[in-house]
Amino acid sequence: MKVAIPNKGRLQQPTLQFLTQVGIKPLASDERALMIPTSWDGVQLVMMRTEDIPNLVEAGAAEIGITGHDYVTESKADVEELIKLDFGKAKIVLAVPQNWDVENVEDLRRKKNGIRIATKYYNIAKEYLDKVDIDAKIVKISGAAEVMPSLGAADAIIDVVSTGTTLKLHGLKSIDEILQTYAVVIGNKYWMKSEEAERVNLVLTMMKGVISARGRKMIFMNVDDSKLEDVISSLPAMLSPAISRLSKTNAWEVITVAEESQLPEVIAKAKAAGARDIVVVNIEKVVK
Ligand SMILES: Nc1ncnc2c1ncn2[C@@H]1O[C@H](COP(=O)(O)OP(=O)(O)OP(=O)(O)O)[C@@H](O)[C@H]1O
Ligand SMILES: O=P(O)(O)OC[C@H]1O[C@H](OP(=O)(O)OP(=O)(O)O)[C@H](O)[C@@H]1O
Ligand SMILES: [Mg+2]
Repeated sequence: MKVAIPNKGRLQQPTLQFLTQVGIKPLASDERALMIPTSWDGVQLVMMRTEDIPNLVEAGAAEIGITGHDYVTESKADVEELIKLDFGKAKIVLAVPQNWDVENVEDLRRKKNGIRIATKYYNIAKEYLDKVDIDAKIVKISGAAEVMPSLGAADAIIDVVSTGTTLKLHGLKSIDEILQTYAVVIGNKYWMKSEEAERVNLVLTMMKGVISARGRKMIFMNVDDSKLEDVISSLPAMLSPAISRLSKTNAWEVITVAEESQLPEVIAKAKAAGARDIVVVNIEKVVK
C-alpha cells in the first residue's frame, strides 16, 4: 500500500515523526527519491506537494495520505478525512491593513465595493466572500500573500496564520476567522475494496493508537492494604484501575491511565489517599 506524504514544507517533519511512532520508518534511499520503502513490509511512502495530496489520493495514487484540512477543503477532492492529527494547527483568516478603520466584516462591507483580495485559497475565499456578502475580486497567488497589500497588488488577504507574526510584520490585522486547520489522514473512497484493505486498516488502527496515546500517561503506585479502596476511588481510569499484589508486603501495586493535563491533581489526590512510590510512564499506543 502507499501513503502519500508532504515532500517538503511545514507538515513534512511532524508527519515523518508521527509515522515513526506508528511503526512506519522510511528506509534509507536516494535523497531525491519520491517513492520510499519503509520498515513496515508492504508500506511505501510517496512524496508529494502537500497541496496536491487530496486530488492525488482521490485519483488513486495512494490509498491514504497526510495533508492539511485546509487543502482538503480547498481542493473539494472526493476523499474521506479519516483521522484528525494533533499537528499542523493554524487558522485561515481575512486580514486587512492595520491602519484601516475596519474591525470586522461589516465594516469592510461598508468600506468599499470591489476590493481585491490576494489568496492561495481561491475556493475557500470565494465561498466565504459569498457567505458574508462581500463584493471582491480574488487575486489568485501561490504564496507570499502578506506582501501583496504593501505592493499595491491587493487590498486585503485571506491566508494561513498561526502565531500572527507574519501578519504583524507586514502591517496587517486579522478581522475574521474563516477556517480552523490541522493535519489529517485522508483516504481514497475505494481503499476498503482494494486488495490492500487489510493492511490499510491495520495502519489506520495503529495511527489512531498513537493519537489516543498522546497526552496520556500510565501511573504505577504502591498502596497498603488498608488504603486500597480510598486510592482506587480517587483515580481516573480507562475502564478501572488494575491492582496486583506485591510479593513481600501486605500491599498492592495500583496501575491506571490519566490525561497528562490532569496529572498534578491525580497525583495529589492519590497521595492524599495513601499512595506512595508513584511512577509515571509514557504510553506509546492505545488501540481500542
Ligand atoms: N503557520 C503556518 N503557516 C503555514 N501553514 C501552516 C502553518 N501551520 C500549519 N500549516 C499548515 O501546513 C500546510 C502548509 O504546507 P505547504 O507544504 O503547502 O506549505 P509550506 O509549509 O508553507 O511550504 P512551502 O510554501 O514552502 O511549499 C497547510 O496545510 C497549512 O495549513
Ligand atoms: O502566523 P505565523 O506564525 O507568522 O505563520 C504564518 C506564515 O507561515 C506560512 O509561511 P511559511 O513559513 O510556511 O513559509 P512560506 O511563505 O514559504 O509558505 C504562511 O504562509 C504565513 O506566511
Ligand atoms: Mg507556505
